[in-house]
Amino acid sequence: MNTIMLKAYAKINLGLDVLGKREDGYHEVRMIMQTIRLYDKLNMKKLNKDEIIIKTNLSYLPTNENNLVYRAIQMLKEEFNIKQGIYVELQKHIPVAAGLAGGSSDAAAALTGMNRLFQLKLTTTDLMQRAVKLGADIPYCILGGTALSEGIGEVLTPLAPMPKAYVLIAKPPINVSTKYVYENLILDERTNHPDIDGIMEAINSKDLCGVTNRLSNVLESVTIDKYPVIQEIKDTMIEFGAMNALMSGSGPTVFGIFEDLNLAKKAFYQLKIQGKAKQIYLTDIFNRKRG
Ligand SMILES: C[C@@](CO)(OP(=O)(O)O)[C@H](O)COP(=O)(O)OP(=O)(O)OC[C@H]1O[C@@H](n2ccc(N)nc2=O)[C@H](O)[C@@H]1O
Ligand SMILES: Nc1ncnc2c1ncn2[C@@H]1O[C@H](COP(=O)(O)OP(=O)(O)O)[C@@H](O)[C@H]1O
Repeated sequence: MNTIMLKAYAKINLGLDVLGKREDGYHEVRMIMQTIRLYDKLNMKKLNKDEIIIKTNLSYLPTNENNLVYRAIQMLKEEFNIKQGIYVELQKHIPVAAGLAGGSSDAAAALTGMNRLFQLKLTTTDLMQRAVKLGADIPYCILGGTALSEGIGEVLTPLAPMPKAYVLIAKPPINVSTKYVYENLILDERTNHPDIDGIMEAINSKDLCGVTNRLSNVLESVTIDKYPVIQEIKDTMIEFGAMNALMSGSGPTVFGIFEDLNLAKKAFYQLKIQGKAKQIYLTDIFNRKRG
């Protein structure tokens, strides 16, 4: 069987609201998700021997069951009693533990890849139902594009495509655990909840300014409080021409939205010189076709 190649795209959260905590410890969210043109690549092929082998360009990434790709493959192997093995070459480009859902997107790609390699005939909905068992953001990563994400992240409503824009990504060299951020979030009458409905209306009317004016993430209160460098990177992006900038997910990556490519390039070089972010990418909104 030939090797199949899959792209696993990163996401940003244009809006991230948390409504409350559930009994199982997870939080009810209301988020606007958006795919960006920054991706990992997975090459997958069948093996005769019953084993899962993962090779990756990042020496510090686990290649055993601690890798979400391994867990995704294992889950479908067990359910469908697949006795053949799988070899995966994982080329990481998305910063790790960044708030960009890199691992989640790799897992989503691995589920899709297994479906194709073994002709499991699972629909997108079937894949999404299985994906949530591995992580709250993985169903969205299967869907992609612009979407409203509710529940713990698994209740998804596709939206009209977000207007085109350049996206500057900057990750400071700090590690933030998603679990820590959710656990330390305080929701009270002072919480500044994002205008998620307003973002949806702006997306529907193709009003880029209406979206960028409303960028907001309640998790910033936890992560920026602990790591003020995130606010400093946001400020630099805005000073150098971003329409607005926000922390993605639980952080620590900051994204800035630009209409003008030259301004985005200037901000990119300024961040390089400043040295507060170590991983910096200039990319754009990516609206893949659904179907
Ligand atoms: C914050 C967000 C925003 O898109 O993204 P990232 O920062 O991870 O990219 C997501 O909600 C992250 O989703 P994901 O990273 O898939 O979460 P999981 O692996 O399922 O859970 C990690 C931990 O986060 C907490 N968690 C996650 C999702 C959720 N709705 N409520 C939670 O409380 C739980 O404590 C859980 O143990
Ligand atoms: N394929 C993978 N790519 C990246 N990280 C992975 C992967 N599989 C498991 N992980 C683990 O998951 C953690 C969070 O990874 P990641 O998905 O990149 O974070 P985030 O959701 O915050 O963007 C990392 O600490 C990493 O060790």
